[in-house]
Amino acid sequence: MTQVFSNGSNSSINSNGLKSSLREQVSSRPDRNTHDGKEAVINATSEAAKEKMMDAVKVMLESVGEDPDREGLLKTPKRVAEAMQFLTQGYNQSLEKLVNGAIFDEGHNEMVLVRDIDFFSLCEHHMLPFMGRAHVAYIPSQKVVGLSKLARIVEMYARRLQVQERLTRQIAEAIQEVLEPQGVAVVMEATHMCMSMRGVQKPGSWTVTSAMLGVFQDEQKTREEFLNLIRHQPSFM
Ligand SMILES: Nc1nc2c(ncn2[C@@H]2O[C@H](COP(=O)(O)OP(=O)(O)OP(=O)(O)O)[C@@H](O)[C@H]2O)c(=O)[nH]1
Ligand SMILES: [Zn+2]
Repeated sequence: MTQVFSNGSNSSINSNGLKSSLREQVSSRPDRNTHDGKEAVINATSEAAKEKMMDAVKVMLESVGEDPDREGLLKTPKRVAEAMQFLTQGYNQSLEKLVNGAIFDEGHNEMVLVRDIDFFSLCEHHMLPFMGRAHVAYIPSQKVVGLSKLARIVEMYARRLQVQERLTRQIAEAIQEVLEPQGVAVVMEATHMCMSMRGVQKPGSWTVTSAMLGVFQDEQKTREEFLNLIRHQPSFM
């Protein structure tokens, strides 16, 4: 198994620091199951939460020595708040709605792989982007899921504050939950802006994480087949 970082326990993404008054104002997310048995952050989708975020952006602008009232920055708090709401919209999606019943009894029992799914996420340590590609495979037990739904599952978990290891595992566990297949394999390759733009400043580095469930974990041959398939160059490219 290719794993640059070891996953260990799936750490919680709780402790969001939202004050209780704000908690009461914001809508609670429909998908409370984070697949690690812990309750996720309440997402701020309400107008009140947006206002609160705008105030915080104004404070940040002042703190970097800017004038939030200068013309070019007047709409910045609103833009940033809306961008953050977009980038964290995954908290407000549910697996059930996303799959939308697109599960088909095909009697197919061979590997299905969707490769090169682009994703953008935010690391929970610095709230800076990390982005790359996901490769998602499963071996059905008769049932298959609409192919786009695999990419939508990647998207739902990527649009949250994440660490790459947890993101990888959540995608695998979601597919397991939806399809109960013989196995699931997810590999994610990503570059982290917090390691490129700042901190250790290593722009060329990238991180590979994997999560293997069922037959992908138990059978080396199956795992190798998957790893070979994600490496080979398609003939149409
Ligand atoms: N395992 C893991 N670590 C991550 C991920 N994204 C960011 N990090 C790391 O989180 C760590 C946070 O380390 P700290 O020492 O608390 O924070 P810091 O002082 O900003 O660390 P530096 O980035 O080394 O400057 C850093 O090593 C980051 O590289 C991720 O997806 N997975
Ligand atoms: Zn980071």
